[in-house]
Amino acid sequence: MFEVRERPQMVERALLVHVYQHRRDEEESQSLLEELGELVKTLGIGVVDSVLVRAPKTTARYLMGSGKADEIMTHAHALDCDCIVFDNEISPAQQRAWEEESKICVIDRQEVILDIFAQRAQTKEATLQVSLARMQYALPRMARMWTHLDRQGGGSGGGKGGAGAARGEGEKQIEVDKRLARERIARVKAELEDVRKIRMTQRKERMKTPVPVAAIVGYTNAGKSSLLNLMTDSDVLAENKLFATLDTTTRRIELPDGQPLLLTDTVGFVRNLPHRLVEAFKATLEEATLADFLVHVVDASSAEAKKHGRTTIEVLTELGAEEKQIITVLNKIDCVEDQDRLNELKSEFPNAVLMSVKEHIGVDDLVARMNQMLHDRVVRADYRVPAYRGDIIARLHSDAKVLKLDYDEADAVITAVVPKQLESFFDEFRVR
Ligand SMILES: Nc1nc2c(ncn2[C@@H]2O[C@H](COP(=O)(O)OP(=O)(O)OP(=O)(O)O)[C@@H](O)[C@H]2O)c(=O)[nH]1
Ligand SMILES: [Mg+2]
Repeated sequence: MFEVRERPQMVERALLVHVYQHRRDEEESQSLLEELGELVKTLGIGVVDSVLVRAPKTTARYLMGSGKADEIMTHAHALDCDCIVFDNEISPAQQRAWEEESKICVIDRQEVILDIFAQRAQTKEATLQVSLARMQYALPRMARMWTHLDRQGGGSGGGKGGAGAARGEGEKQIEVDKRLARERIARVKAELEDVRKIRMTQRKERMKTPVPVAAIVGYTNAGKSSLLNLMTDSDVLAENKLFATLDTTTRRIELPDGQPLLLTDTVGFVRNLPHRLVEAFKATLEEATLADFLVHVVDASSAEAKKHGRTTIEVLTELGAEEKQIITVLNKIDCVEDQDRLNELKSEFPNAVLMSVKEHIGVDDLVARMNQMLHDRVVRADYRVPAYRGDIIARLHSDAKVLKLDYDEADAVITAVVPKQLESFFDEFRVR
């Protein structure tokens, strides 16, 4: 019973609505509405029309005056829409009011994003995080789900509501279901805690090897996974879809001077990301807060590049990663024709590296900047290690970059680039 309705399969034709209060917000509202269209399409739902509504009071029963609401409902029916999607956050009561009056499914941006995340989640942790966020979203809306079922004759109420169930029984049932839901939320939380513990252990293991870490962050679809693929010659899924990545992937690269670096791909950000999702994904996003520095990828070809960049910085601030050193990458410059806009972006993000991951432009610049970031982190040194200390030689191979290795009688004579944190570890074997 306690499942969010299987909406993506159920609805096909959406009418999008964005409500704004002040005229000065009109432009931003338009672009948010367009982005909502992309999000809805990502779910496989067709967008039939989009409507911008200016309303002075968004706390009203319908989020707008009832006359305007009526108009929108008529419009939705005329276009044969089977769902209305609000870009605004709507309260459970508003959602219910709209559904009762329009008799079609009504959802909001948060629910759309939750659904996308639910479709994409792959690892156990991501699946648990999404299901927790969805349950928390659905809990205050359960009464609405019951009335929904009542209207359909109580058909799929898990046998509890039963066909023709009296309203009163339905209400009692809501209480039972809410209790069950709370219990399930607690169970998922506990399970999540276990998975996180395992991840923390893995992370600690990784921290023992003090190879520096750079996290690739940025707005969804900016080209983060593509960048990771290019830099590490791998094939993490990169798609022209919003939220293609939900799990972090870490790969090791080697900078030209031999310095190893771990690159981590992260989940993309979006404007008005449901707060619960930020909460739920904090553990995953923590990768960004633990990194030595960040690579912030911005899709320079997007008309909204500036806002996207700012959103990313806001989310990073919320995560407590605002102090990190950042290399900004203005990506997709192969698609930027307007020089003025590019200049504007350059002044918004001074020192940004201009790149096209697709055309392999700017890779050397980025590598040089990474090198610069890590400049103070490595030393080049010569060692003489007795051959029986195979452990030391192995450690140099795994955690440092061995540039030269010769044998002199029973000793290995090694030149290596070693991370500063490990310098003292090898001190007793150092000759120069
Ligand atoms: N034209 C052009 N397209 C690019 C470039 N870099 C990436 N893309 C395309 O942009 C789309 C998104 O790339 P991804 O690497 O999946 O983006 P992402 O930032 O990982 O996205 P999420 O995982 O959804 O947050 C893909 O279709 C890429 O092929 C580029 O330099 N130029
Ligand atoms: Mg990605």
